[in-house]
Amino acid sequence: MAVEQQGSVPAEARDQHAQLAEQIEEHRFRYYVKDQPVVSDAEFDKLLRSLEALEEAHPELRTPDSPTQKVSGSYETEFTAVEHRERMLSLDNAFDDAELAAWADRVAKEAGTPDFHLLCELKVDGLAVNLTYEDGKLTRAATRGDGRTGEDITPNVRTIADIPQRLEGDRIPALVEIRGEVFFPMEKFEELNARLVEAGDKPFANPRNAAAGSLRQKDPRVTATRPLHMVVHGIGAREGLDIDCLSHAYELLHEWGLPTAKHNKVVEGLEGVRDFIAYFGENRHSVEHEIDGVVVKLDEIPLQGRLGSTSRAPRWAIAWKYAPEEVNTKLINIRVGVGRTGRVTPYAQVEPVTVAGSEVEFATLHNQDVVKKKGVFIGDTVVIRKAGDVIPEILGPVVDLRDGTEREFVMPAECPECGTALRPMKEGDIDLRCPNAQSCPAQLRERLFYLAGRKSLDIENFGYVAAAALTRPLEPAEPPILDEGDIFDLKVEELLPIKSYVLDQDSGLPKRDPKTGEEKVVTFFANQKGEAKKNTLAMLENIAAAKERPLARVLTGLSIRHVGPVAAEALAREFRSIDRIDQATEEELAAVEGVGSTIAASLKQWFAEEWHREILRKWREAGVRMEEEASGEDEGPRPLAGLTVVVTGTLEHHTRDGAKEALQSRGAKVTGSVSKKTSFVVVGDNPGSKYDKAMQVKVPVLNEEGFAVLLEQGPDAAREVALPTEE
Ligand SMILES: NC(=O)c1ccc[n+]([C@@H]2O[C@H](COP(=O)([O-])OP(=O)(O)OC[C@H]3O[C@@H](n4cnc5c(N)ncnc54)[C@H](O)[C@@H]3O)[C@@H](O)[C@H]2O)c1
Ligand SMILES: [Zn+2]
Repeated sequence: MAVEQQGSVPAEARDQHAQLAEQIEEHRFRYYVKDQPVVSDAEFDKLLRSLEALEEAHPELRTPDSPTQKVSGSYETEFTAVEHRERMLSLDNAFDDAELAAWADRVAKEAGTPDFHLLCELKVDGLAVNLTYEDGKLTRAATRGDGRTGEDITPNVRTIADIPQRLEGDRIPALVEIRGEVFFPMEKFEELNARLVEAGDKPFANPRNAAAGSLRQKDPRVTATRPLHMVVHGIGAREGLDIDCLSHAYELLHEWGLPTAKHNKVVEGLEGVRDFIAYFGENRHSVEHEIDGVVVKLDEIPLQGRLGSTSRAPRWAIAWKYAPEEVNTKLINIRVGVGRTGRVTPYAQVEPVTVAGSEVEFATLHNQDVVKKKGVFIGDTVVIRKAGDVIPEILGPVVDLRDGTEREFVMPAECPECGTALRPMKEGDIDLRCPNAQSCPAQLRERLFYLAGRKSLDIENFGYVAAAALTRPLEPAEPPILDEGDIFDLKVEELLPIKSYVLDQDSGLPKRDPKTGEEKVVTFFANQKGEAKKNTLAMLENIAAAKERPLARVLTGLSIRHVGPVAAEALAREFRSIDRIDQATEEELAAVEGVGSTIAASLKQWFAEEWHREILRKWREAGVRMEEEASGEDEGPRPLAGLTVVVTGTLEHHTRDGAKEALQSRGAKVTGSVSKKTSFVVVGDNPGSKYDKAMQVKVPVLNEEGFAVLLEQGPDAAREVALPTEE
């Protein structure tokens, strides 16, 4: 180990510095020239920060050609090199509030006046370009390059529809350099990779690389086929243009037809900046392009000049970076899962990584076509994206890291859980399904879990692990539940001997003991003495109580395709019993608001299955509710059948639910919004906008007295006493 001497840097630090610098240069080359980086931005930033830390400790290492002092490398590329008239810089970063505050303090001090503003902009994730306009005509476009010299990409940029060839309007200067970011929209990304893979070309790892790769094409006709966009975020050299503030300059640029940002905001002080950062941290995905942070700039241009720049970045601006949503990891395997409706979907199992604050181990792949379109192979390093609450997804492979051991995914021909041959439900379907709906353990487990869930029978203590244990125990050989018909007949004695895996809900795979690495096996329902656990008894009680749930919930729990809680609610309201739904014709079903032809056909199909009827028979026998609760004269005449009524405002003699119930029991449908199809609107005090709407579309409006007439004497009498509409 080298001993530090006065004034010199230990050899070890020097070596480390050289190594890091070389790595960084290599990554920059892959990123800026090849458009195929092999590490994530976060990893790259970490390397750069290590280098900065090293230079902090040993300032002698901070030579002008260190990567920390440069915008990026200067590389020979196949494009013509062009000089920027004014340098294009990078940005300094603030990774926490203290760094942001320190920057703001320095600005306040060096501005020399309290009279300044901060301009907050979104940090667009794309690549920087410089557009030169002479007398309003676009004469040149270039990449940033090393900040002084960029690549001439004029013909390519001319293919971007957002970018005007000619500026229109007042005050057009003799010369102006416009800086901005070219980006590739996330929602078009999958399509691009699919096309590339189809043509036998390399897919891109993420949209930012796709933007750079699309723009930096030798043949501009290729660029023309890519949906590139641009957002303006700066202004460089200019002649014949006098501007006081950057925000005002943007307004002018906008008038000239340039694509300026929609979300910029000028604020007074740091609090405003913090609000802006917080707001877009929450609403990151409501913006039309990907963002990786917020850029805060001193708005006054003369003050910008006063603060000046380092060799790498302006002192009058700072970039706040949000937590990265993309990371690179290894795609270990592609497995397939079987869902509640038998749909078989591939999903990715990756080496666990933390993205946006949570650990990711699985990512969705939707279907076998998606796997192909993404161009990912098992064994690839892939870019994983986790945006907000959305399920993590794979963006694309890092093709440059392939070593030939990667293999293509082949969709299995058989169900992984029951071995039945998979097939599409109907011709032309991409999705494959396991047709063994009744007894495929995976489908049954998912259906039971759904049945016990919040949206359906809401049975506490009946979770995923219980559903798995009841349908596919390790012991005994025969599970206590063969299909959902059995759920209400469970006996505690049947449950006690059950041994099962602890299945993970995301993957359907057994959880493992972190110490031994072995699959966990538990007696889920019994304690060590072989007696029922408290939770087991509670589960049985809750199952019994679930028999009383309203009809709509019971319907939902049957897992009839397309019949979710909303459709079930509509069906229950209209038909009021399972038998009547069964007996209704497809046309009658389809005519119900909120049902429609797809659901009607699906219902008919469901009732046509013998084993489905058997479920109903068993449930009925067990005492499960098959009808809507009788409300007085339930079976009596339905004088208001066919009417649609909206109730709004506060009624004196009825609660809102009471009014609804009174209408429904007489056969009327109660809805929440007024349209031409509404038969009556009943208004109480403070009726609000629904009343106005009723007036507008000329629907008869009843006050509380009119409502009583409707209930007692029917629609014709009620129309007589309806309030006068305007005109
Ligand atoms: N993965 C890799 O191997 C690799 C290699 C090199 C660089 N990178 C990534 O590239 C970035 C570093 O590049 P950088 O030097 O351009 O720094 P930067 O991205 O942190 O900031 C500077 C750039 O931000 C852009 N920008 C976006 N919106 C802006 C706005 N509203 N105002 C001003 N500028 C805006 C400009 O193009 C500007 O050049 C980092 O995110 C880094 O992780 C990754
Ligand atoms: Zn199956």
